[in-house]
Amino acid sequence: MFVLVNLKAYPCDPVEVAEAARDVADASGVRIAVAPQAAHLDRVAATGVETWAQHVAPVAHGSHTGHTLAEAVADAGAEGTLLNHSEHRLKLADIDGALDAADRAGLETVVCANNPDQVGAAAALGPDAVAVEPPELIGGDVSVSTADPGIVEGAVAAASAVDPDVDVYCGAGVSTGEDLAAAADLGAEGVLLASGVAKADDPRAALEDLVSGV
Ligand SMILES: O=C(CO)COP(=O)(O)O
Repeated sequence: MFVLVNLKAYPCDPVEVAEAARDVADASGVRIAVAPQAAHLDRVAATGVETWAQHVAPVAHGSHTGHTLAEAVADAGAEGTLLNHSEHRLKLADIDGALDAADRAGLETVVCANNPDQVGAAAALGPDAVAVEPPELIGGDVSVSTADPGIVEGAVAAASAVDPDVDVYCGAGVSTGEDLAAAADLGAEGVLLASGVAKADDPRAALEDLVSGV
């Protein structure tokens, strides 16, 4: 299982979370990555943890003030990027353009989607992975794998019908080892989570619990 910890714009210490994620990944053998604010990418990458961007723009080098350039996040140490997160939706053409930008910069890609229909459309654009995250469950206490197992199974079916090489992750409300195991049982190959780690009093303990069942 792949665990991608999205720090969003939460007021946590990104380096503290990154060091915990690095240590828990090393001790457990579970692949864990951290996606901080773009301005924190280099500090997070310097810890040695696998580092992801939260977004890259569908642009190349040039006159694009205020846009997040894929080559710049790669230079800062990012190995992958989220795209089309529920909190940063993109037009279809911009998802496609951002995937091209990420490919140019050598970044792995996860395109987020609300439901299985969107997962199928996202898979058709050729990302490395898609992630189904029902917006109404994001930031809540109940995991998507418990609250809506059918949406995870539907996402797995939708992606594999379009392109069996595209991995499927799920997210929203994931915070415990049980949630991770339930996601795996439903066919997900990874999870995205945020508040369960970024808002935890002890992010290290939260990550240890998360991987305890793997
Ligand atoms: O949006 C998410 C990850 O990208 C999920 O957020 P929560 O883990 O806070 O529900």
